[in-house]
Amino acid sequence: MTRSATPRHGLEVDTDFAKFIEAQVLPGTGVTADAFWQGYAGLLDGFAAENAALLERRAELQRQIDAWHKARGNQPWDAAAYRVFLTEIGYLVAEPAPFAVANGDIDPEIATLAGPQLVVPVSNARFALNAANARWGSLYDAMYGSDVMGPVPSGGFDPARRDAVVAKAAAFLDQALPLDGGSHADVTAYDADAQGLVATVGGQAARLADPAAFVGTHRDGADTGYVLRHNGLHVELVINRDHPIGAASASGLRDVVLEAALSAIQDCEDSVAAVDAEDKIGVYGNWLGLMKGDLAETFEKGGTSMTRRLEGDRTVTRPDGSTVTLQGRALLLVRNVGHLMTTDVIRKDGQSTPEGLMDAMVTVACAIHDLKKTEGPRNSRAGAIYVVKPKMHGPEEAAFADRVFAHVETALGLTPNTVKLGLMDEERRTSANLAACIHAIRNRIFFINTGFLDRTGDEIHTSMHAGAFVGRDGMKTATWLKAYEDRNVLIGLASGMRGRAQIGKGMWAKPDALAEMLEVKVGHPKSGASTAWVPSPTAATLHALHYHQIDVAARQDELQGQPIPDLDLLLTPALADGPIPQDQVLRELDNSAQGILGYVVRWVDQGIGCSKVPDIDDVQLMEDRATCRISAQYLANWLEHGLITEAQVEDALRRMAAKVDGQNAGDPAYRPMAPDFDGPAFLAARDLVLTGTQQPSGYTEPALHARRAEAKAI
Ligand SMILES: CC(=O)SCCNC(=O)CCNC(=O)[C@H](O)C(C)(C)COP(=O)(O)OP(=O)(O)OC[C@H]1O[C@@H](n2cnc3c(N)ncnc32)[C@H](O)[C@@H]1OP(=O)(O)O
Ligand SMILES: O=CC(=O)O
Ligand SMILES: [Mg+2]
Repeated sequence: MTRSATPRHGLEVDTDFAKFIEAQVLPGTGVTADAFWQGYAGLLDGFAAENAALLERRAELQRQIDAWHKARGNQPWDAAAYRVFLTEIGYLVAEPAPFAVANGDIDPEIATLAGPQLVVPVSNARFALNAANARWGSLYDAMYGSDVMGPVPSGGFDPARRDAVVAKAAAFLDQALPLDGGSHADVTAYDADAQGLVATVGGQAARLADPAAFVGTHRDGADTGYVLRHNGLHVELVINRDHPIGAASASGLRDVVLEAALSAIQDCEDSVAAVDAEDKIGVYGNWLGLMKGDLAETFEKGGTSMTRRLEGDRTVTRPDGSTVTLQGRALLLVRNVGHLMTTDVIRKDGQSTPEGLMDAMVTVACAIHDLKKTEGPRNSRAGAIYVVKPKMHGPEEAAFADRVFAHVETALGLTPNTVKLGLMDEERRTSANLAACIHAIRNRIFFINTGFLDRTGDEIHTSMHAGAFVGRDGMKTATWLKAYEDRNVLIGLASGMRGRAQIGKGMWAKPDALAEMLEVKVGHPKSGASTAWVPSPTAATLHALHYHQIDVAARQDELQGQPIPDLDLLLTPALADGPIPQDQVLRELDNSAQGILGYVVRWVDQGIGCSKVPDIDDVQLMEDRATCRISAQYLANWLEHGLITEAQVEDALRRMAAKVDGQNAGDPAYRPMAPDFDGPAFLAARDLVLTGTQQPSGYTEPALHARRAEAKAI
């Protein structure tokens, strides 16, 4: 469908989009429509050509790397020669002289506190609101409703499970906030006096071993909450003897509520499918509602209609009668798209224009509503706008982003460096030049982070012609991966990020396997990370426990100054050192094919950008564009090196398409891929694998966008 366009300052703007900007985004920001479009036109004049040149630079470097590997054939790996080569072509740049980031005013959730970071597709208002409200989470609900206490119950209420939850929560309290006598499990009453918390244990008064951990009392209806603090995070003991859980507890404790998602990334990138003006208005509209504070969503749950809105702040009364306000919402960050894609929403001279520039201008304009608030809860009390910038390749692209946002600030009348940037360390050229990347945005950087799925996709694509990569398990223990993780933390600390910015870790991609998460994700704070990504509010509540176990600031002090692992380790591709057994190859082929199809079919046919897709062992995995990139790049690499054939790929895709159809049989909106295998979803999956070596950096966006546009036109 051809959409109508409206002229604005030499631009052709989708008419609905122009209306959205002028009627919804700008009123209240102090920015006139004229200033906005003029600023936008200036942004394109100043940066669109450079954006294209940076993409061509990526392609040129990749061509040189491909040629180098092809010329060397099967010679043994030569780290020294490779490093010289990468330096000669400009892939590796000189390290900056020692420096410290100087990022201005940053909210404590980013600068000094350590805790979970929730990510959510902002296109889904119900989830987006839930993420914002996930600052506080019920520990009882998170444990009772997840697999942490064993298989998730399907029947009615289970008192034995409740008792187990209560006991586990008490054990947590004994660890993080112990009493000076007895256990929280034996408390028969909680109260507060001028000295703080008083617990009655065995008829005796007990106090917190650290009396300063008591913050105050929070009253909410029939609930009385005693708010405590440990490692910077709040914990509320909620007392209500009339509540069924409180009534069954000797102390009346009906819940332990944890401060959980300190921050939440509202994602316009890999977890959404947004390919045209209609989609982008949806994405920006929700972000706008979050920044204005008035986003609401009405939906059916459990047979009843409910309306979800943003939570308010919490007022806590201290023992001396004064009050303190605690944030009711996660600090919201917005992830823009990267530099790759262009969009038809705004055209110039008949050509599409960089989507990243549009995201920059629009998401920042929306956030001005938050900066201008004079009453009610505010997102950033530091007066900052937090933009997460993904998929940047090396310091020149980071420097480009810095200048783009400087232009946006000028165009929108903002003070320089109001916009803070989160640098995702998820492309190899960024990892290899990390200090220089941080240096390029040192005046506005608010995080670096690792653990990213995209990083593995880029690892495979960059060294596509070096040889066949090891299988998935081998990749988890690869030399480059450990070097990537360790170097990131140490380079971040060496750049003065402690106390000023986050050093983060990646996503827990098994949303239903939270018992396992509880076991292993403590490794993130242990490694010195002040935050790590979680896929849901429940996961955020459970991951918060880890920040009570580990004092991240102390851990960072221990790590500061430790030697940074050598760059050669990071640059060593994880190539198979011999033939991979055929049964493993075929199993991984099926697994990847199933993951790609299960994700892509919902993306292309239904516009769902993040899905839970069962793997071949029926473990539900979070799939987004980054996991899809890995699977496609794996198959492309094995195809390239003859481990699998095109016929085997086609066969696997067809068999797995039928399986995925079966898995989605209960969804009335679902369009089966079998038996014709000629719909846009199936074709997108095939494109991703068969053209995987030619896709820019192995990205999935070009194929997905093209096929989604086709599907929308059906
Ligand atoms: C590589 C990367 O780029 S990682 C970053 C991108 N990935 C993400 O952002 C993951 C975000 N997570 C999600 O989208 C979802 O959790 C999925 C797709 C993984 C699973 O979704 P579902 O199967 O619908 O989840 P499930 O049925 O277990 O839970 C749904 C409930 O949890 C809530 N929920 C689930 N995930 C989130 C989330 N990320 N934020 C807020 N709420 C969430 C929903 O609001 C819903 O609760 P409600 O009924 O009260 O509204
Ligand atoms: O963006 C996140 C990733 O894992 O990639
Ligand atoms: Mg990514």
